[in-house]
Amino acid sequence: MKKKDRSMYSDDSLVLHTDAYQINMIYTYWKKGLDQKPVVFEAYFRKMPFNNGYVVYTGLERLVKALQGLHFSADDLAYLASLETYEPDFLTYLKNWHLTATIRSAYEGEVMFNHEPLLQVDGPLVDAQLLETLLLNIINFQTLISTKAARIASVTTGQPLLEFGTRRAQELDAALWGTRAAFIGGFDATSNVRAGKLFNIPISGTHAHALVQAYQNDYDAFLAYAQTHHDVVFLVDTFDTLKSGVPTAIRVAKELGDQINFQGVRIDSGDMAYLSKKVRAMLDEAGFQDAKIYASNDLDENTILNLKIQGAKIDVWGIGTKLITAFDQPALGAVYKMVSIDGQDTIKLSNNVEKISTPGKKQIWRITDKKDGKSEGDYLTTSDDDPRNLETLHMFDPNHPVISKDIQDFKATPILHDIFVDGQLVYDLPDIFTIKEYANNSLNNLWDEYKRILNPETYPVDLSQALYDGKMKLINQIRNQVKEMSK
Ligand SMILES: Nc1ncnc2c1ncn2[C@@H]1O[C@H](COP(=O)(O)OP(=O)(O)OP(=O)(O)O)[C@@H](O)[C@H]1O
Ligand SMILES: O=P(O)(O)OC[C@H]1O[C@H](OP(=O)(O)OP(=O)(O)O)[C@H](O)[C@@H]1O
Ligand SMILES: O=C(O)c1cccnc1
Repeated sequence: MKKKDRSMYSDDSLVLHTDAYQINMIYTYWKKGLDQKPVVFEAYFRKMPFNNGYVVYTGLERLVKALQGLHFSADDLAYLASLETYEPDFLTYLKNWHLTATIRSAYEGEVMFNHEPLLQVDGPLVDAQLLETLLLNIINFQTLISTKAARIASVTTGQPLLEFGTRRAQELDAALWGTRAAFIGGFDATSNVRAGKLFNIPISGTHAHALVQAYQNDYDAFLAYAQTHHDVVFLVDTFDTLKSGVPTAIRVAKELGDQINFQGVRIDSGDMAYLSKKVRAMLDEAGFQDAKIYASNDLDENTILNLKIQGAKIDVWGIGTKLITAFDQPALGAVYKMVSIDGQDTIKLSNNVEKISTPGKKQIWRITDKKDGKSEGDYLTTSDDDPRNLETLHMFDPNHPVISKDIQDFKATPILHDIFVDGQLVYDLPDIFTIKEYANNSLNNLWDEYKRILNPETYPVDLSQALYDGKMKLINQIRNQVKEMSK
């Protein structure tokens, strides 16, 4: 590859935010006349992140914004030309390319499960191939963070959750979009001011140790902060939490009285169960029963749960590193597979049963009990099937078909919705509060057994008989073909 001056190219498009092999495959398709073949690809993941019982799906807004007007810019084409790999006519073809595919997706905030499509690209092979890397990059990360946030929110049960992760995030995009994902997943506010500006997420925060160090003592620092701010939370662990920080916070709160709104103190080190109990007693005794205790320092759902078991008196949780980096599971392994070509279902076989794809363009139906609205499971059908007309729905585990149940009085709600039709956006992006509420409702419809953070029950994701039979038929057909060929 020829080296060019990198200042020649501006970062003016996302279309090359892809793996080189996608462009190379598209080149082959174009040369061999396959590029317009109608295909369907679906994105799904196989293994639940964090051994959780569900994911909170996010990433759609960013994807929509990336796809609107996606095109090869003059600089994209100049760069590709500099590689001297592709003939000029191919670059002209790319220049004229624009999205014509239909894209269906679950809504942002939807609770989703493994082995079901989160998103479906239905259109020419060139479009489907070009989008794989970009869409997986977006939804894998954002869905992971919103799911981690939902796990954390499930143990704080309504106590305020503040997102503090920007400094530890994997760079700028992860901080910004991760914060948005965390907000949808259950956080209440963020310390990231840009996320506040761009997404309308409430911003919130306290102060750092630097303020105390700038004054070299708690008293001068707290006083200065209180004189310049109305709603104050003092960070009390710079020198000594119980001997200096908290007594000084109380002193300043008393001295300034109604001139400030003393909201509480933040503890950022040490034994937080022990310290928070002591701090609570000191604040109460001083007459500040309403003052809140904020805690931060490498917290996650496990430490929080443990602190609660120890009777820690913490009211507000500030969480950074372990949320924004999805510390215990740094990637969601969503994949993107072709399920149909030229109207024919297609499959990817594997010795690993988990890795065998389910062929055919699908719809997911969330089956809920008409009486209590709770989810009974997800039912995958071919895209032209509609279980809403059925009196009784026979649901069976595709890995163990003898495990089955017949359901009546059910409601079936389609989960995949048209976002782009023939390349045109047909979906109005909701505001972030609507998405957050959607996520909350979606989680509320799920039985608690699927939501516990340790060893949750496996939520049923079942195939319709037609989808199951089609899969089995294709597996046998291909195995026979391979047998014949190897004779
Ligand atoms: N009572 C507790 N039970 C369980 N974990 C706790 C408890 N108190 C604090 N932790 C957690 O233990 C980890 C380490 O805390 P540690 O006391 O070592 O922090 P620290 O070294 O005082 O803080 P720093 O390194 O930021 O100055 C943190 O993840 C913290 O959230
Ligand atoms: O612990 P996290 O969940 O990532 O939350 C964010 C952390 O960021 C700040 O620490 P800072 O960067 O000042 O370092 P520190 O560990 O010395 O407090 C804050 O005091 C928290 O401890
Ligand atoms: O506002 C805070 O207290 C804060 C913000 C970022 C990181 N740690 C703490």
